[in-house]
Amino acid sequence: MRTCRIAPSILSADFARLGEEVRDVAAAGADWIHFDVMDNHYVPNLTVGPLVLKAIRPYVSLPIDVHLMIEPVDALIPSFIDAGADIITFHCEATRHIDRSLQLIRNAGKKAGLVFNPATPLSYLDYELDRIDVVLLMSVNPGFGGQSFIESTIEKTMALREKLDAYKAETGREIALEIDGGVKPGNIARIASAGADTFVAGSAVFGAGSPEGYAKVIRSMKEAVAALGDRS
Ligand SMILES: O=C(CO)[C@@H](O)[C@H](O)COP(=O)(O)O
Ligand SMILES: [Co+2]
Repeated sequence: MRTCRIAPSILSADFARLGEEVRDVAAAGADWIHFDVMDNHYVPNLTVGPLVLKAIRPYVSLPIDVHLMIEPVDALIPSFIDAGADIITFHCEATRHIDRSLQLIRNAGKKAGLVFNPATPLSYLDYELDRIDVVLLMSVNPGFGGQSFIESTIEKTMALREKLDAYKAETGREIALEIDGGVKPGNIARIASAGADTFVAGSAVFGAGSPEGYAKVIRSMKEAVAALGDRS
């Protein structure tokens, strides 16, 4: 079976009821919770930090995937780990020492990931794959939910899939390939065909407006990917 993880982004949730919202998407079939952290410095928007992560942590047992859109990252990584993060990803441009930041996360026993903006080259991965659990490709410019999917991400996903498959053949280790931005029931099959296995969906899921709607959207996304059959 083709892997298909759906990670609803909290950015489009009702922040006044965030605990219930993450509980509802978990019950609706989500696989990870995607927790977007913005600092009005690395990106032109401001969201939430470790205190809010700690507050929602008891509401779900699913992995919480913390997407740091902050700069720098090292000083805050321990706070997100203490607050209950399972996966922490950060942008290539947001730290002076990528290897050190990855090690900070992995040495705490958590999964670490690097995030690539649409224009950021994949060559940042060249010497770091052994310390990476997730590669997150942005398919929009980071900072806001509800933007349109940038088409060049398809070609980039295919190139990354080749790299990760070659790495797996060599080491046996699987690295998740996550896509973030503009993912909808109508384009998820094309993104999965290019090689992605994990899909962030904020406005598509929470825009459905009710727990029944969340389940319907998540189901339709999973069905669209399952209909592709196994990866050849
Ligand atoms: O990190 C980000 C935006 O910077 C994302 O996680 C978005 O929040 C995804 O939202 P949609 O494009 O699915 O609405
Ligand atoms: Co995100």
